[in-house]
Amino acid sequence: MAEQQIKVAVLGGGSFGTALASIAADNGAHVRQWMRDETLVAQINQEHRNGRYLPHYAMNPVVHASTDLQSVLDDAELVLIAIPSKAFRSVVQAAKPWLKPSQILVSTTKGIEQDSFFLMSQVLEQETGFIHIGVIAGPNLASEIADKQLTATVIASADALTRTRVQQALGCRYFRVYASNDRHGVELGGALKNIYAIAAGMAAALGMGENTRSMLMTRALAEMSRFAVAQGANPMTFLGLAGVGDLIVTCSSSLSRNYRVGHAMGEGRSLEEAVSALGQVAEGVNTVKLVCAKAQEMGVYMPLAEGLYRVLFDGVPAQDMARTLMMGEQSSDVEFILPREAVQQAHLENRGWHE
Ligand SMILES: NC(=O)C1=CN([C@@H]2O[C@H](COP(=O)(O)OP(=O)(O)OC[C@H]3O[C@@H](n4cnc5c(N)ncnc54)[C@H](O)[C@@H]3O)[C@@H](O)[C@H]2O)C=CC1
Ligand SMILES: O=C(CO)COP(=O)(O)O
Repeated sequence: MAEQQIKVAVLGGGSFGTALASIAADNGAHVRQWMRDETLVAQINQEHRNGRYLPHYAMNPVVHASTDLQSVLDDAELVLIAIPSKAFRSVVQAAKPWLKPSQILVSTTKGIEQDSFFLMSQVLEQETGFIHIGVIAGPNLASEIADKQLTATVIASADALTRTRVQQALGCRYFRVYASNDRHGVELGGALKNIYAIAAGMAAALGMGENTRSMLMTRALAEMSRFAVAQGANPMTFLGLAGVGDLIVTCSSSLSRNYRVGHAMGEGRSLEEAVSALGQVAEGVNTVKLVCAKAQEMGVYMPLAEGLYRVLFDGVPAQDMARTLMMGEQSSDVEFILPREAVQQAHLENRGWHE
């Protein structure tokens, strides 16, 4: 429980920002939530409900919504940023005049910036130069959090104050906050799993079974960790909530928007139709493009991501791609989920795995 009434600002009026604002308020914080839509602001302040993104859930009435960034940020100690990756930098730039080095800035966004390949915490670092920067990721379907289902997340930061303050502000009877100092790994886990959630939704719609989903998820974990380790992340992070945990939930639930995009395509819709029917962000569509290009550049083997890319953007039928992947050359090596050299190194060096 919060030791004192912490002042929390949430940037973003979507489902995750709304769920987090309510948790912080349930936990005793003073919460302001910024969004662009005046109608939604009025609805949240009068009816305590976000009718556009979480219509069936009551919000904590303490959450005060506003379209005025300055008033939301002015005295905030903790700023949670739940803005899709495409708009993240522009919102941070708009917020910059009212951000202070003493504030704790936390991204909750599971995506990658288009041109820079920056994760959102890197955007925060670049734009502000502050030190209290962190990310939240884990198996955190917004509507289940809004429903107060028992949930756990990870706050990742190299800065101990950031980890502690987020745990104090958000940790409560239905939301448990673990800590990690592998910010890059936790943030990559959140972004990468969206790719495989699209594939899992597609597989389900095509009538593929539980064996298939399990194979997909397990080999996805191998791919994700291979890529992340090549990027400097701790492989052990991928065995935690922000790795396999988030992969499980998004590859298994139709509450995941990425899963839903894949499912709609498996039912015969085009990518454009699937995305526009969703009306919310599905980060994986952009992430798969960026990750495939980066994997090629770095020489990282990612057959599932590349297969999904070809289905989404080159019009290869998903069934054909599944056949190609199944018939790929079989290695006689022992099956490894985490790159073995990285595991040995992590073990020897105990590279900061605190979850
Ligand atoms: N919804 C979920 O279950 C979870 C979402 N996330 C991540 O949180 C991030 C945000 O997701 P959601 O809240 O779910 O998205 P959403 O699609 O529900 O809402 C996005 C919000 O961002 C706003 N927005 C978009 N462009 C903007 C701009 N230029 N300026 C200001 N506001 C803008 C929209 O108006 C909307 O309020 C995503 O990266 C997602 O991966 C993470 C964990 C769980
Ligand atoms: O990240 C999420 C749950 O942890 C939400 O996933 P979607 O963005 O696919 O809905």
